[in-house]
Amino acid sequence: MQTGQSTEYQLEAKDLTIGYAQRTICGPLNLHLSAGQGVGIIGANGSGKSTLIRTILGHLPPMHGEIQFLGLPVDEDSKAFRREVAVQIADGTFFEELSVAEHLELVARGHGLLSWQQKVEEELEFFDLQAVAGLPPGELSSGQRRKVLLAATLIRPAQLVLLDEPEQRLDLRIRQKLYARLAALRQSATTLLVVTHDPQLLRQSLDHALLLDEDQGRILSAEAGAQWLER
Ligand SMILES: Nc1ncnc2c1ncn2[C@@H]1O[C@H](COP(=O)(O)OP(=O)(O)OP(=O)(O)O)[C@@H](O)[C@H]1O
Repeated sequence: MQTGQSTEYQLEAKDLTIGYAQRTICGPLNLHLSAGQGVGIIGANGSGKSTLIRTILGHLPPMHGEIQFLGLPVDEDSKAFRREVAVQIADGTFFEELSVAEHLELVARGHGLLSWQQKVEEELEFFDLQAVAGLPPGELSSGQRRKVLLAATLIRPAQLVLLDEPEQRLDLRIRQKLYARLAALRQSATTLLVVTHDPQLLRQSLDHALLLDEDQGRILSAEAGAQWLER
């Protein structure tokens, strides 16, 4: 794919300040992510974690500074960005008329997966969704819907995966499986950026944390980030 001048880092935020209209939320932030790195975004409620994700995705303009993906300014409308970046944010949206399996099929086929039937089966099994595969997501529990969103994010190939509190509403067994899977994804050079309040996710799947605190960003080791969450 086309890349810009500097491709040393996959994702870079330089001197970034985030916020809304006249209201600054946090900054300056600096983040340099290489392929296969895993960074947790942590901080108290309201510190700006979701705002940062929205800014990285191009849904909100930076108040100052810049963000580059593969050496080019982020552009959510670019086909390359959408092909290479898989995102699970908040509660997502579903098509009322499609079943769980059909949602996964749509994503898998949309991303050109040749063995999409097998991939759909694998995701249904991984997330314990086989029994509800034929139902529309509107008829599922909130935890089951969260699992469908995660399955739809992880079924597709991506260089960068962005997740916003993936642990929410998952039972402990699925959380453990998910954290092991995220760690394995990094082994295959997928980069992870994950908003989380769970110290175990930091310890098991990530190597650094970006702490948003007192309107500033600070990079910590995963263990120091986990201890901050447990404070
Ligand atoms: N659309 C908006 N317009 C103006 N301010 C907003 C908007 N959305 C969020 N904010 C403010 O931005 C700040 C950061 O919100 P954000 O949702 O990024 O926090 P967060 O760290 O993700 O919180 P949480 O841990 O509760 O999910 C909050 O003070 C919030 O009130």
